[in-house]
Amino acid sequence: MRVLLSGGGTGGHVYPAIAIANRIKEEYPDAEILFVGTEKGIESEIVPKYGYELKTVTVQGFKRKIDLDNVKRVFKLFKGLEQSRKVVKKFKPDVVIGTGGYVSGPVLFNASMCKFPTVVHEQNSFPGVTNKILSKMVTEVLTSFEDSHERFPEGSRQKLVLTGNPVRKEILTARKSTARRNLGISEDKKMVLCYGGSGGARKINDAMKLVIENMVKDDVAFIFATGKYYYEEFAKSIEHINFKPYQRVVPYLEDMANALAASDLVIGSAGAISLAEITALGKPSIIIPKAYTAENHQEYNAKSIEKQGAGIAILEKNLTPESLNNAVFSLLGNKEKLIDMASASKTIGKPEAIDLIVAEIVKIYEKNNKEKIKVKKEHKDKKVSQAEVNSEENGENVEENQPKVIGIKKK
Ligand SMILES: CC(=O)N[C@H]1[C@@H](OP(=O)(O)OP(=O)(O)OC[C@H]2O[C@@H](n3ccc(=O)[nH]c3=O)[C@H](O)[C@@H]2O)O[C@H](CO)[C@@H](O)[C@@H]1O
Repeated sequence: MRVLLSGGGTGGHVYPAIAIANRIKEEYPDAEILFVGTEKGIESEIVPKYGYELKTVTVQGFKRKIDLDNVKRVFKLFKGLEQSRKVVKKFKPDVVIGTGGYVSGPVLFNASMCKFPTVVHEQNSFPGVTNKILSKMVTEVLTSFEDSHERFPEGSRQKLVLTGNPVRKEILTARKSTARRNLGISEDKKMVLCYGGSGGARKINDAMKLVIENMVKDDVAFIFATGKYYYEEFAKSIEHINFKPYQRVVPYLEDMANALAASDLVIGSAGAISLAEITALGKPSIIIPKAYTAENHQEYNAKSIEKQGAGIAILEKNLTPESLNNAVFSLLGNKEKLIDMASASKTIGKPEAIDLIVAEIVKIYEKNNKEKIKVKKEHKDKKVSQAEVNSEENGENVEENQPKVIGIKKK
């Protein structure tokens, strides 16, 4: 199985592709996986860490006004189209999956022009521009929220399949007590995790200084990821504080699984993948949606969490160090409220989404590769029976020599 994945720009587009690739590898250990992204996007750091190969192409999004910079971006788009056409044609994928970001546009466009099966995954209630355009030409569109369906172009609606947002396996399987042990945080401590999406959020960082000072005073354990871009500035502003080993400020969290699992409360922005992870683990949250996101979708996400009782939403315009500090400490002091929010959060979570997504991809692969799968199976069966004959001729015990072959009748 040859799988080409393309998603980039931010963690919210890259981690879904990683979750899908890892799950496919579990099902099909021989699968060949290739990622396509851009050099500047976060994918160039994340994808190699997960052990996958990344081919880079040149694409950049457009600004909403007409200027010289946009003209340059048109040239880049043509270049990106040509580069991705070459990658697609050379790799000859069985299925191509796009998880959003500008880069998935040219890759999925070329793949569908070359008649390779194509799937896009949309993480948000408000589909991005690229996915709306692609929805008309791809084989299938996997969605995360039912209400997004009416926002896709009419001609693509019969291709929509509701699956939910994928969460990486290491997050789904992380356990609180093990995570705390790994992080050196004792069971009796309250633990707060805070991060503003994959890039961090200045507004959250500004409000967190006071919260951090008070968490240090109250001996609360915490991990705060500022975002790489903001780290140095933030680190300077808290130089005077003496932290305990279980109180950490980092630029970026490589190990989200342990941090999430260990936490009693999560403070974060309202990106769809962050929320899918927080709710898959049933964590209570304080959600601060980033303002000015397309169609204000983060505010919409945050309000939905609050409405369902899984968290508190604080809009950026109402966010002050004091308002965040009050929300954090009143929740930490209210065990029952935290328990109620945790169970509401758990009911929203869709840990099964990753299985539904991969099942759809496998269905498409099998439908388009019936002959290849049949030949491969026959070849495998033939190899096994030949091995059985050979072993018998050599007087070997067939049963002992066949431990890895599943579904073969033993003599
Ligand atoms: C400003 C903006 O438009 N943001 C969008 C972007 O958010 P963004 O890229 O911030 O994505 P999300 O918040 O949805 O997900 C962040 C991902 O990064 C991981 N992570 C984060 C911080 C860290 O230190 N370490 C780490 O591993 C999280 O575990 C998660 O897997 O994509 C999302 C999914 O399309 C959208 O819903 C968001 O609205």
